[in-house]
Amino acid sequence: MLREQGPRGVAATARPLACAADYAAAARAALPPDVWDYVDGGAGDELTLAANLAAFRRRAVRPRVLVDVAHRDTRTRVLGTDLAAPLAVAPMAYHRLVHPDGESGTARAAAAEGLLTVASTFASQTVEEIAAAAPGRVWFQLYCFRDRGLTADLVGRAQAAGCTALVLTGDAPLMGRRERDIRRGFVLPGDIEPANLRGLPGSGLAGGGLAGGGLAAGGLPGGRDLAAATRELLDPALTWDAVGWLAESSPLPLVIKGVMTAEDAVLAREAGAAAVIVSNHGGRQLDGAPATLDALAEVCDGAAGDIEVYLDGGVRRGLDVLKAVALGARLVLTGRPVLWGLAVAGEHGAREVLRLLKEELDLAMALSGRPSLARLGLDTLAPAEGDT
Ligand SMILES: Cc1cc2nc3c(=O)[nH]c(=O)nc-3n(C[C@H](O)[C@H](O)[C@H](O)COP(=O)(O)O)c2cc1C
Ligand SMILES: CC(C)CC(=O)C(=O)O
Repeated sequence: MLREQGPRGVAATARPLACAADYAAAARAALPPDVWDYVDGGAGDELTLAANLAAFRRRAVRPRVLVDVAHRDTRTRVLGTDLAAPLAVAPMAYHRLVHPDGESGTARAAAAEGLLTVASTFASQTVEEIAAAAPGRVWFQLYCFRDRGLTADLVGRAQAAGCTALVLTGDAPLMGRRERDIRRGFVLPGDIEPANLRGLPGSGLAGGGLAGGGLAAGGLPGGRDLAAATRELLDPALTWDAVGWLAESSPLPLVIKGVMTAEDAVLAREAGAAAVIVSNHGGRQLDGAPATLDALAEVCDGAAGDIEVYLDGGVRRGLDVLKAVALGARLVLTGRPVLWGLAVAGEHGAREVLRLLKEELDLAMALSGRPSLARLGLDTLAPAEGDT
């Protein structure tokens, strides 16, 4: 069990860290304020960020009693990967911003808990390094670049490295307006770089690229904000055609991240996706998008049982995982809590956070009288306020 640390690892109190929120407090104390705000913040008024959390709190569980819960089974299988629980690490850029263990540490932590990690295109370590840290337990998140050659190259690298699925992010044609980052003047520190793009020709980064100095020069010496760099790289004209192109050009199962409506779930099905992630990017893109838990039912309708439906956004407790599974999610991803754990104690901290979430899920299944995932269904939850 980890204990709360003060800044720079000096023990401030001997308080054990009991839940993800405790890790958030400890991470906040340990991280530079601009890095904390980059991780913690959302777009605009942060309405969607708050909505994600509120939606989980609003839903109550209908407990069944006198059920034999002596044995609980949280195991599942998702796109060919056996998981100890229906839980994974959402793709997040630049883990080394919070700890030198970086994405490899996160991937090892998830694998040690029998889970999987989605590695970001904008990881601070290469997809090869991350996949090697957790063989068979890494998926690759793809941002589609204006340069399709570069995009295809990344897809080929992810596959060769052993990633077992591709996750195409669809909700970021431009980067959301993150006002905390604007106020702080947040730029990447010089020693953190998008390692997958290092030295790549055709990336549009050479000579005054992502942060003004080019990548081959060894990192990103600051000076350009992420939104400007993202605008240069990512293709805002991306359409469902690209999904068809990817589905045809790679044998890996394709997951579309950022699907929030039944209409788009239908299009994902038609384009050949294996699954969709109900996601609003943790409230970092369209402020005003609904909470993911509230969008889950309509996306499940659109998926019509033909493709799998996953969810991320606001998952802070094992109980949240239970609620999302009850409403139809086959896999639930968590983002910020893993970075909190990583910030507090590197790989070990990330593992502790994931272990806590799994333990909480197991306990919630026992106390709600639903010892298997198959028993989690619509009858598990009381109607949300406002439902008829
Ligand atoms: C610091 C940070 C970086 C992120 N980077 C990416 C990314 O590179 N690609 C992506 O598809 N989503 C990215 N996301 C969004 C997450 O994948 C996920 O949708 C979101 O964090 C889930 O919400 P949660 O943090 O409340 O669990 C990022 C989120 C955070 C907090
Ligand atoms: C570099 C960014 C595009 C990564 C991201 O998706 C995010 O910060 O939410």
